[in-house]
Parts: sequence; structure tokens; C-alpha cells
Amino acid sequence: QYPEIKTNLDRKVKTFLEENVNNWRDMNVPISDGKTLYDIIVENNYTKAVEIGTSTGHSAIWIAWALSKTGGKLITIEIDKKRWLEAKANFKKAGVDKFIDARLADAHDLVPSLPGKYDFVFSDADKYWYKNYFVTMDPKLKVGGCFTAHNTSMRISGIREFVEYIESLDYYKTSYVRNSRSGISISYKKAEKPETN
Ligand SMILES: C[S@@+](CC[C@H](N)C(=O)[O-])C[C@H]1O[C@@H](n2cnc3c(N)ncnc32)[C@H](O)[C@@H]1O
Repeated sequence: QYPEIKTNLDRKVKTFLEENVNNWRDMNVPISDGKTLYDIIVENNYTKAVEIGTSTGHSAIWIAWALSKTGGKLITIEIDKKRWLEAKANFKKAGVDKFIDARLADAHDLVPSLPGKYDFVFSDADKYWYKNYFVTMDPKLKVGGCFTAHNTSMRISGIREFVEYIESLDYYKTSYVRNSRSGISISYKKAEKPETN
């Protein structure tokens, strides 16, 4: 599941992830989903990433590991102070802290104020706000960029509206990760939003 180990940093991150494989208890993504995010970033050479919903930092470590390859940086947002502090400690231990700007904030307020542009987004916070996060990030996402969201297999209100919305957009190409239990949507931005009359 792990990427090929080529550098000291790779060794440090992998060791941290292996040592903590059974310690993720705060709604964190499984390893396979982390690796999916890693692959998308490295394959597309993305450098400006945003994560909504850090928790204790498992997915952010995978994203930051990928950004260590591309020369990029992640802004990740968490509302819960205890989780945010734990995530920051984990980033240091994993050796990826210099690739992460971890913000303690309500993403409802912070996401609209983020200055653009970005090329990768992972949405994994409050499900009922998913569509709003997408609508807010869309103008800040570069063409060729990618908006991913977790738990899209959950047929609950919020997720349902988000999924229906992204699938209705011709200027995005959306697919779903098959090997993910929770479901991850992957939406590539093909063009800017068309002007409406
Ligand atoms: C599913 S967990 C994220 C897991 C994380 N992505 C991982 O895989 O390690 C969702 C997190 O979003 C946070 N959250 C919920 N609503 C939020 C909001 N409005 N702003 C910022 N964070 C929020 C929760 O406190 C929780 O820690």
C-alpha cells in the first residue's frame, strides 16, 4: 500500500504510519484512502492543497507526503482544538509539519476567506455542508485541479445533494473510487464555470 521508499523523509513518514496503523480513532480515513489521495496529487503534480476536516491528521499526512514530492503545501482546517493539537503533534512526528499549515477554525467561515488558487481539495468535515464547501471552493480551484470528498457512499442528506450537484456539472468530470469502503468522489475541473445568461 505504501509508496516506494526513496528518501529519509519517506522512511520517517512510513515508519510513523506503520507504528500508528491501529491508533486512528477519530473518524480518520483508512490507509487505502490515504494512498488514493497521495496518488492523485503525485500523478497530477498538484502543489496547492486544501483539506476541510483535519481530525488528528491521518489523511493530511498522506496529502503532505505527496506534496513533499511535488514541492507543494497543504492548508488543513479543524474546528476541534484537542484534535487540532493532536494533529499538529502527529505532523511533527511524521516529519511532514513543514508541508502543512494547520488552522484551528470553523471551515464555514475560513473556506470563503481562503485566497485562491488551489489545485487539490479534500472535503471530509461536516457532511451537511458538503455542497456549500464545493460551491465556495469551485471558483478558487484551477482548471485541471481536483475536488475530492470522503464518505460519498453514505446516502444521507447533505452527501446526496452534493453528489447530485457535482454530477450535474458539465465542466467537471466526476468518478468514484471503487476500492474505498466509505467512498471518495474525484471531480476534475475541465473548464471554468460557464457564464449564465
Ligand atoms: C471525518 S473527520 C476528518 C478525518 C481526517 N480527514 C482524517 O482522515 O484523518 C471530520 C473532522 O471535521 C471536523 N469538523 C466538523 N465540522 C467542521 C467545521 N465546520 N470546520 C472545521 N472542521 C470541522 C470534525 O471536528 C472532525 O474532526
